[in-house]
Amino acid sequence: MNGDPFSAVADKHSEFVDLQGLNKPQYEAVTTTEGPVLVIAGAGSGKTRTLVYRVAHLVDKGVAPESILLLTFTRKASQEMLWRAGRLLNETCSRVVGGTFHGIANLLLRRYGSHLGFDSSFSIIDRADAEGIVNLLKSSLGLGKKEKRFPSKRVVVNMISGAVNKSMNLETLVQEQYGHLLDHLEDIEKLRRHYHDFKLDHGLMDYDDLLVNLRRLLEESPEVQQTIAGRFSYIMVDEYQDTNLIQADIVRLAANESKNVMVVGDDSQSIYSFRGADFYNIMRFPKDFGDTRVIKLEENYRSTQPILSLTNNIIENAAEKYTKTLFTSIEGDWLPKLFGGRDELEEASFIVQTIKKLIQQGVEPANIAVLFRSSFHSYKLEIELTADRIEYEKRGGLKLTESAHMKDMIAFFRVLTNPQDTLSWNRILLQLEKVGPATAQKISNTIAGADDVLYTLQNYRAKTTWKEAFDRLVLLYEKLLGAEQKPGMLFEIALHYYQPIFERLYSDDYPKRQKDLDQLKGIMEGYEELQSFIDDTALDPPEQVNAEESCMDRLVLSTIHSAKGLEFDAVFVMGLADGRFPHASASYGEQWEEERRLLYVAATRARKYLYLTYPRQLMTPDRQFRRTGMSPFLSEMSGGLFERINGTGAGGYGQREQISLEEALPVRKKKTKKLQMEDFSVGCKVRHPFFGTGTVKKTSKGRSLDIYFDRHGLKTLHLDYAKLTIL
Ligand SMILES: Nc1ncnc2c1ncn2[C@@H]1O[C@H](COP(=O)(O)OP(=O)(O)OP(=O)(O)O)[C@@H](O)[C@H]1O
Repeated sequence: MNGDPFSAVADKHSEFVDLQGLNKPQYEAVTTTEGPVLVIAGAGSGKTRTLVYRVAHLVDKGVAPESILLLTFTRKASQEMLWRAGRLLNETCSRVVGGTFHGIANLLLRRYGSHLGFDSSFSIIDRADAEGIVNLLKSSLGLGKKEKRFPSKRVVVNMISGAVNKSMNLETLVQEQYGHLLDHLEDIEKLRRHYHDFKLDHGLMDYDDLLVNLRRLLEESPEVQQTIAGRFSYIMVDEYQDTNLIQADIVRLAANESKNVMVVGDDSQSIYSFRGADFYNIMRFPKDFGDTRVIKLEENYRSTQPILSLTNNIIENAAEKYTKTLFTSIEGDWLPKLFGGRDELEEASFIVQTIKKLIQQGVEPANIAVLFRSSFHSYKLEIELTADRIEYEKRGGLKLTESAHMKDMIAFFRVLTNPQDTLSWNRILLQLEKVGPATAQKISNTIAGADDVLYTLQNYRAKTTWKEAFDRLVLLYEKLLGAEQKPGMLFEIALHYYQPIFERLYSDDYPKRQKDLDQLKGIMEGYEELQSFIDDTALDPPEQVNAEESCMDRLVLSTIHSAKGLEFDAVFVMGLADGRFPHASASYGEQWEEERRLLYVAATRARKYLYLTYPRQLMTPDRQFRRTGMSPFLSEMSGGLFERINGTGAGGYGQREQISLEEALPVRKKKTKKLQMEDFSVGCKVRHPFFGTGTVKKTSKGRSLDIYFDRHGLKTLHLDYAKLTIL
């Protein structure tokens, strides 16, 4: 051994986990188990692999799996990492505690929340519920009745939540971001207070409360703080660049016993500041924890060099970043392509035709992704794909539980776990014929003060017009309470009651909605316990996919946010037009920079082929066409990093312009002999990577050729540099 820590790989620190598959900094991050560690990881540099190995290595070293906490951005991410760690070592890794900040906060608050005066049966409300409550309070307080410009429920919730997540006071937030609504500040403050009290009175917590209350618990109850900090002696946090200040405080407080905390992040991939994420958390970490070991992962294992050169160039122009230089040893000479179509239709046709060719060339559909900024940007593309019978899976759209009929159904289960959840009672009561909002509210209020909700309902004096329906509901509640059944069985009981109501309420399209109920049934059957089902659907709702249609081998259409952490052989980033990306409302500065990082995240998903596309014409909201250019992020890229392909200018790409399409495709590598002057003659057809097809007009005694290109005119090119192909 030569004193090089990396040579210790040969010593096999781990008994069973083979650490040879790690590079030097990855190895250092895996084996530096004691003390604070900050891993600055570039895109595709093996963050996930490092976390997986670290979990397995810790367990292998003898650390109790239950004392390891792995915090990830989605629940699925931690499940996958623990599964992979299990494959490296053994299934004991599944006992590691993994989940999102919100998920872990939920578990800890149910367990220790009584120290703050919370009942363990609180319900978690989602965004739509929060807006519903604000709306209710707005009208009961008589706010915004005469005043047309009073902010909508959506904007009020944005303000309340924004102030919490950005750790700002409401007044500053309104001043800075909603200056035009400053006149309403007093009423907004009032609404916030009432919203806060309403949640407390009804045993409700929104997403922000979960984090805020966990931090309070750790700060205000030294006993609980010690228990939690003592329980988790090794903490790891993924995607640290997307945490907010409250989450950073939680990490600090939970890790302050052992200080064995590793956070992993890439400041260049921070794309959630609109939700309060603060990428300075990464910069601050070494200050929060003294003696932090900073490790940089800079070798990219995902993309070819031309793709990496382009993505490095995108982020080079960022205003602020941790300096890291990504490199790769994956060779390749296929340059990323930039396509500008006449309009969205031509952009979509180009993508569809190229996808078809890629599939013909053997790229698996599931290894191709089309990424966009907002879900509706893929609308034209979806029509084109359907016309061409190309199946796809769309991600990042509506969540399954966001639709009204699903909320209806879930409400039955929510009142079982929290009988005081009047929001759900209100929803259930409004399903009854002849029961209007005032009656529903009156009954809900009675329930809110009741010790025994079933008894209160059984003795409620219903009006004859709705008594029969009400009695049926009370009977259902009694049945569900007495069932003591697994979630799957509870679903059957509730559906039996709800089906006729469902068919009446959604008489227009209930057959289409029915498949969601079937999907819900499948999901509930997978749970042993109702509370976990309720928490998971509130915290990490599944996406709306057709169960029987969902399969693994489809082309992926996804918002960029939902493609975080994934990789594909071929990636199309579409809609890169000025005014669309960055978004027209993005102001110069922070928002602009976040949009740049969003493009960076999208482009770094590509392994071998990257296509950046944009329409040169966009439809405005008033259905006018507006000419536009490419995104400023593209126009500021250095030349030579991509090849440009232009559309036909006539719409319907592909039928007319086969040649550009060929240029767009990866060329199967053939061993070609170096071309000599003798191979060319006047009239010979050639192709140039940038100028397209042309005809040789003159050959010289030296090594230069005069070629007339269909789209670029006469050029004199040197044979050694021109990369010509004879057609
Ligand atoms: N040491 C290594 N040797 C070989 N392949 C590696 C190594 N480290 C990572 N990889 C591979 O590189 C790819 C990217 O790794 P991973 O997904 O862990 O990156 P990441 O840092 O999480 O990426 P991103 O932040 O961009 O989502 C994966 O296919 C992974 O298997």
